[in-house]
Amino acid sequence: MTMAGLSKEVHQEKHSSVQELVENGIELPNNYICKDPIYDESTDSNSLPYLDIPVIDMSLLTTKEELQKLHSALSSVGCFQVINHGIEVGTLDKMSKMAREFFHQPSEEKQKYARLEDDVEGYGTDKVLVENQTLDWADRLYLKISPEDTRKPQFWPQNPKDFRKTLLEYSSGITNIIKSILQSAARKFDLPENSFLDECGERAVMFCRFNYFPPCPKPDEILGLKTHTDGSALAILLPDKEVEGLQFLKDDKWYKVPHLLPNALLFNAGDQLEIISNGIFKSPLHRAVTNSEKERLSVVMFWGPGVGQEIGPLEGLITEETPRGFIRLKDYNVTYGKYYQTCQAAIDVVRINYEPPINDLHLS
Ligand SMILES: O=C(O)CCC(=O)C(=O)O
Ligand SMILES: [Fe+2]
Repeated sequence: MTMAGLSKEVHQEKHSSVQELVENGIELPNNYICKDPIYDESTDSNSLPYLDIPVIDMSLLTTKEELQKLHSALSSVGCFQVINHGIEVGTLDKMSKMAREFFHQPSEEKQKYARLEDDVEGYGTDKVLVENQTLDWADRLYLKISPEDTRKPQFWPQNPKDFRKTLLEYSSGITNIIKSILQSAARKFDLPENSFLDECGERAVMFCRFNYFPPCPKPDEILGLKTHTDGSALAILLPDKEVEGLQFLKDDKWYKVPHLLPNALLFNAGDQLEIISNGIFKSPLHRAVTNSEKERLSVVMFWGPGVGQEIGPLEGLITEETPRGFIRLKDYNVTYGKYYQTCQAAIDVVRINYEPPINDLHLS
């Protein structure tokens, strides 16, 4: 990989969505074939075991037992499902339904919200940042939700009709859950309740990503989303109720995510929570596989520190036994975005005593 390839978005293949590739029977460009070494070991992903995902009942978060469950979920597998979260079933269903409706619209309608070359928001496929980048088999709609004054309404679809209202309703429910989870996590450490929230600042950022994975002719070779950790502090997934596809790496083995409990949401820690927790909470590697017959949809909310907000391990979590593991930093998302496309772990770069390999990306 060359440095030159990183400076600008490089030449993009002349198709605007994976869905169009499928519908028009276009021969697959090679960049979709995944060369991710972790993937090759277990191509028959149907035969993988299911992950046992801890269940956190929000109505019990005042109890010691539930706090302990939350703590051990975050410090082992890095993910958990949340029930009794307070978001109405109707809102969850509307979110899934309108996501499907959006992607099923004619191309011209979706193109009204197309991502522009130097933006991350809007509708489109992977941004190509590196020569020979492996592309994900996914079309996306990516929108910033918070801070409110930084939203870009030009990317918010007019259709389906209730899109805006439903997304805002859902986002506000998600924000409440995040607050409660992070306050509970702080309490378990005997830290001031708002320690994690304050570290992320008053202008914490929340994005919503709608992922659409069309049926894929080569599910053994092509991933819906290549292996990655999330760069945010938390990611909250509203899964497809019908079609599985998400997998997590635990103790160096891949596991399939089973269908969640009814109306549960799946939380996972992202890199910035791992950093703030001084490495106690784990940001798990995960990927999405493709399916030859069925389309799949997921909606993910990413929540994390505000732009320009300096973060680092909480002082209360740095001890003699657990010395500081990460430097203080800001705008981790920028570093993360570049490393993501090359399947490299951005979090390693911000570890104390990190020594770059000779061919490292020269990030400014
Ligand atoms: O589609 C999924 O199940 C996972 C999505 C995901 O990991 C992401 O968007 O970062
Ligand atoms: Fe992810």
